[in-house]
Amino acid sequence: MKNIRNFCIIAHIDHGKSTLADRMLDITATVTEREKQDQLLDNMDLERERGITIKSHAIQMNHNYNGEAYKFNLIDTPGHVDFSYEVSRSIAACEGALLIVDATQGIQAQTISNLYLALEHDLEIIPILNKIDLPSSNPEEIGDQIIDLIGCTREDILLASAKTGEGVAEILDAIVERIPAPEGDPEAPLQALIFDSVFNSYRGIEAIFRVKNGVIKKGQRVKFMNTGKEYDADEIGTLKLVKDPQKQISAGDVGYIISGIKEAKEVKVGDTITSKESPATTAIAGFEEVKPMVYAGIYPVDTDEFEELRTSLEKLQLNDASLTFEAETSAALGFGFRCGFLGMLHMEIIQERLEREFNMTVITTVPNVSYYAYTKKDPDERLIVNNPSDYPDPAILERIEEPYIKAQVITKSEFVGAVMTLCIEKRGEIVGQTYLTSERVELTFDMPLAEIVFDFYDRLKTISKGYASFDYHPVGYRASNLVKVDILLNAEPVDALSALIHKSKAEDIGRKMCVKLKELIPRQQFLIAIQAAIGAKIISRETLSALRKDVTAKCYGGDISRKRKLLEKQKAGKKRMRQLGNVEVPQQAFLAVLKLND
Ligand SMILES: Nc1nc2c(ncn2[C@@H]2O[C@H](COP(=O)(O)OP(=O)(O)OP(=O)(O)O)[C@@H](O)[C@H]2O)c(=O)[nH]1
Repeated sequence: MKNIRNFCIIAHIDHGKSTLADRMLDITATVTEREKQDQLLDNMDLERERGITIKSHAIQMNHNYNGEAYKFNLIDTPGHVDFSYEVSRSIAACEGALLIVDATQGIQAQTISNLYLALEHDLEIIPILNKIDLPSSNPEEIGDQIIDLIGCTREDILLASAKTGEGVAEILDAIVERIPAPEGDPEAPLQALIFDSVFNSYRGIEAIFRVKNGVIKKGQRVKFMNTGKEYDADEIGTLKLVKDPQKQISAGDVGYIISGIKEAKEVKVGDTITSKESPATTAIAGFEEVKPMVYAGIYPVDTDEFEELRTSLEKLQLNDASLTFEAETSAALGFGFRCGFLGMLHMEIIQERLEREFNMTVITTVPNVSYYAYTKKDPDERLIVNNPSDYPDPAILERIEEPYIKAQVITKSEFVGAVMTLCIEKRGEIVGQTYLTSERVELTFDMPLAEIVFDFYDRLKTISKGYASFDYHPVGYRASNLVKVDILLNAEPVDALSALIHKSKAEDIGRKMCVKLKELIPRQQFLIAIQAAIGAKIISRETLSALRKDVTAKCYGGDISRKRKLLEKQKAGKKRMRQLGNVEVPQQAFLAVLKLND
């Protein structure tokens, strides 16, 4: 065990994490020149697998230090806030972290949030200034930022270029010297922490784990402590460039297990594997069920494809346990599913995968967060509202609570005013302001999560001219004053366009929604009234005038093929439209509320 080192790389996006990992694999000869060649030329699948192995899970490499052989397990962490629970589990599987900071950019929001996670788990931090080959790099000043942030000395900071390979050998040596060897008792009952899982369509789910105590053996009967399920360890092994099957994996090491598990739901990140024979008494660390943060309806454009959509979602769930869905009906859109996502990025990924991998054309409704409602009838009973249409009648509503986050923005001092104005407009409350240097400021806010869902990123980017980084984590629920804003088309309420909005903004947003919808809904052969209402009260109205549109009108004469082409084109244009009552509504309209300020 004394020659094992388990570590992760933490960095803000684009600071060079993947490039450094690749360079380390080259230098430790984990990937030989030939393998690289082979992969590129003959085996695209393997290449893809390599990409996945290295980028999102764990990979083992060997390194010689002073004549001794060391085994390194590089554990990758997903970078995005949507997946922060998974990041914290991956971090829990390590003893050390390489903190990479781009020497041209300096410390950014995710540098800090991931660093805090690493420090919470008592990891040894090795600070690295990357991209020193670039003429614009400024190791002196950025070095000062790091010293201030983690309280290290200048000598502790390694300088490197992941691109040229300069300084990477020193990083490998520092891993041996500074990161402690894992501790654990190989004789104790088995406890292995699952920190990731991969879906393999032939072999089922592969769970990736770190053994804390004991030994896991091939063929052994194992038990997953939180789900309570038992399996046979059909295959275990370490993760090199390809999977490397082993007879056993001992305390301190990282590996994978394949045991015929079919669904991602059964393998939960954070669960503990133990042996059936002599089980451990306790699981490792606290286990947390990951909860969706954002909900949206997903409907097939073609109503006949409902079952197909269900099958596609089921398949997606096989390898993404954090996706949840249940059937729902909308008066406007028919049969579809209310899906739960970890965040907006996760939602975009799922939508994209449905379209690309399953060839589904879907309509996504306005995303919303999950609210808690309490009614007068039983003020102690908590109702979970994942869809504005489940919002209880205000007459019986006692109170409603919404999820809050702690948001962290790092920006240049010249943009502090603008960022504060934006956050306050988003119902944020400033709780901290720290100057990292004379020019860079870290601002922290308490803010409703719902406000992040509604065009926050884009506005932050615009007002800071791109010089702001942002991160957040949930801090629980708080009481709020929300109302339901409904949209009516030709006096028919469209449930899929309803949104829960803070009372102070409801009228303004209702008005803007009507204007936006007027822009987005194509004119049709009759007049369309677009109205916003709160309860029975109409707060705004726009009118879309009638138009007679005959696409073939231009084609006088008998050119039937041209006519057909135009009609085909019109049909394709219709694809993502929905007939609501007698009005045709395009997909963008369902997300209009997200783009009110464009
Ligand atoms: N000049 C220079 N460019 C680098 C260096 N390291 C990384 N880059 C470049 O910086 C960009 C981002 O690098 P990545 O390794 O993809 O960064 P990452 O942190 O893994 O980014 P994500 O995977 O998007 O989180 C790429 O275009 C790299 O080629 C370096 O040392 N010098």
